[in-house]
Amino acid sequence: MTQSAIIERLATLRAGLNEYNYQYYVLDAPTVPDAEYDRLMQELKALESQHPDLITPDSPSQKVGGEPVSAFGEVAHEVPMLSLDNAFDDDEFHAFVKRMGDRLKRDLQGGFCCEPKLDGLAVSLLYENGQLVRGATRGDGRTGENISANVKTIANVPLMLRGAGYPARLEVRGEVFMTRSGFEKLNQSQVEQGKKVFANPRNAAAGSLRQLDSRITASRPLTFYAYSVGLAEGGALADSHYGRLQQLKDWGLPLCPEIRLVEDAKGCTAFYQQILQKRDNLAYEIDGVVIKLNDLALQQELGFVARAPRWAIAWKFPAQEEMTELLDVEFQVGRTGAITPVARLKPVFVGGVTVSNATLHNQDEIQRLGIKIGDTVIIRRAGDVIPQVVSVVEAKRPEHAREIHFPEHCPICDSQVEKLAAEAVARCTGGLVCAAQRKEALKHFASRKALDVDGLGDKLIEQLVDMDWIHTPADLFRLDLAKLASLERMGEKSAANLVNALDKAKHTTLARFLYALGIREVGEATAANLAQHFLTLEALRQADMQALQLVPDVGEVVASHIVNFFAEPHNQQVVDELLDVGLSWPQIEVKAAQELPLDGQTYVITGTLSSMDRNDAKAKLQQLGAKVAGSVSAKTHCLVAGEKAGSKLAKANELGVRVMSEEEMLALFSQHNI
Ligand SMILES: NC(=O)c1ccc[n+]([C@@H]2O[C@H](COP(=O)([O-])OP(=O)(O)OC[C@H]3O[C@@H](n4cnc5c(N)ncnc54)[C@H](O)[C@@H]3O)[C@@H](O)[C@H]2O)c1
Ligand SMILES: [Zn+2]
Repeated sequence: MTQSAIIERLATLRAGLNEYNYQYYVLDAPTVPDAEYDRLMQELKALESQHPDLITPDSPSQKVGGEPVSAFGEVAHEVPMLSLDNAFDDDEFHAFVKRMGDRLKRDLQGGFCCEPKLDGLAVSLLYENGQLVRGATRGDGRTGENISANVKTIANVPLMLRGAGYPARLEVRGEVFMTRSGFEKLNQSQVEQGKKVFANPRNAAAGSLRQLDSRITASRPLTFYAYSVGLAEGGALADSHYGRLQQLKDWGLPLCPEIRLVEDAKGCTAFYQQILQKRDNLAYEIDGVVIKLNDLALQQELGFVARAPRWAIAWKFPAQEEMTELLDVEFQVGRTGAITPVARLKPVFVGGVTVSNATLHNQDEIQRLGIKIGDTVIIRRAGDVIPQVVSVVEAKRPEHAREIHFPEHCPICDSQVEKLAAEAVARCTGGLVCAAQRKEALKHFASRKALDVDGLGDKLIEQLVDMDWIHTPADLFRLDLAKLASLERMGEKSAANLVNALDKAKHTTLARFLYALGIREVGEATAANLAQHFLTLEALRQADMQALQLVPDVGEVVASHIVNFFAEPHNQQVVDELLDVGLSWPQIEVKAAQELPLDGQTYVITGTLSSMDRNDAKAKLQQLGAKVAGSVSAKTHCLVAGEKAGSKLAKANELGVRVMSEEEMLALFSQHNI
């Protein structure tokens, strides 16, 4: 590179990093993944180390954080709050250990304190005589923002220290972060309120803590873990980092429970591996581990470089977020017809694997992301979770970026795609004919509450579909005995049994038939109601939204599923074919006039009724279908006993006949509005 090319590259890197710092530290809304930032920073540092004469004091490589926002009020840090140097692999970690040994020219005694690198933001808490008097952000390391009112709302930040022996002035440093579950809940409620969602828990924590209205901070799920002492006056502290952390704990400050003291570099490596294993199961996000030389005298001897101590290092984990290009979007049809947009990506190494696909979930998600084909996108892959598209780097949108069009027809079977306003998912309506849904649709079709085909189990259905013998349910009834018998693990006898079972299953009921079709949200009970209401398949097929909603339990959503189903030509064809192959059912008899509640029961009335005379009571009981008799016998169902009831009551008791008071009888009448 020529000198002028180097100067130009340095300027570009610095301008880029400064912009990213501003987005990250001031706006709490980064637009590129940390991995991209780290790459640019490494490139800057490498160039600067080759050309030390070109280092400027305002280079991002020499600075900590971003400018504090003045609206909060300033806090001058008496002891600067610095950053940490990074190691990205084993070699870099061992180089760090060696550097310390070389500089000290002796053994590193006292061990290492190993801590998870919490992904939140650094906070300083000042305690005077045990009382929390001030909270501040790191800011640019020298000047932070005064966020006292906000830190006081964090549930696990003690307002008073416990116990005794703490220094009169004690500045505790630590990380404020948001748990994954807290983050998800917050984002969900942001979506519900139509507010912007946060890209990750780190931004959510920073955005929540740096609120001018502390009531908002109070409503956010923030947690604090202490990780060091900044300043201590008027009281002695332990002479090791780990020892001091234990003191903080005794005084009521929360520590990350994973912190360990280890003897040597090997112990650090083991810790790194162990935490990496645990990473996805921790309640909060971490982006590495921090290794600190434990002995404070050695720490002091080592001191600091421009922006970080020499005695600590952030040993970063492989990135879980990366940047790549969206090449195309394909639409996959699931087993239940749900249509999922899948991002085809320029392959990128993230979360330990090369990723070339990511889910886009649904149409709403595409809209929320504002994503276009050709965009540069941030991909996240954590643990075994399917890679997700987190956001779009809008600044990198090319001119040729294309809108994503959600298909109106199923890419597999060309049936209409249905999307209900109340649901995020779009679905193919071709249930019975859609190859993507065929196996599930057929399993449902043959199941016990549907056509109940004996011997046609899930395994066999899968086999038949895989052989490409069955395209629609009607094909089941066209299966030929010889062909079936030739199937693996089948044999003549079972083949014959299956053909018989299929034959038998042709004689069904309209309700079972409707249920078997697998229309969305038409369960057994709805199918029965539809059959009872429309009596014939023809009538149901003709029914419009309004007519359908007259059926008990059928609302607008179910009605539209039914209308869409029968409007689909593929489905019409399947239904016709099923009738052609001989599916039939007995005509439904119109149910006799409604049964009366006391049909077939014999009542007897005795004693004096206070609210009506006996004849009226008798008429009302008859109105409900009861027979009213004059004497109690074993056949009596119930005796209504008024005041001064005598022998009839005794007889009823003797025979174990149910006795009803006048009040109970009145309740029965009012229950039936008579
Ligand atoms: N995406 C972006 O645009 C963008 C912009 C700026 C910075 N960043 C990210 O931030 C990093 C630089 O930020 P930084 O200067 O805060 O450095 P850092 O995050 O690499 O390390 C220092 C910070 O680590 C935190 N930390 C967590 N656990 C700790 C522990 N146990 N002990 C001590 N500190 C602990 C503290 O907040 C401390 O300030 C970059 O490497 C990058 O990943 C990203
Ligand atoms: Zn389909």
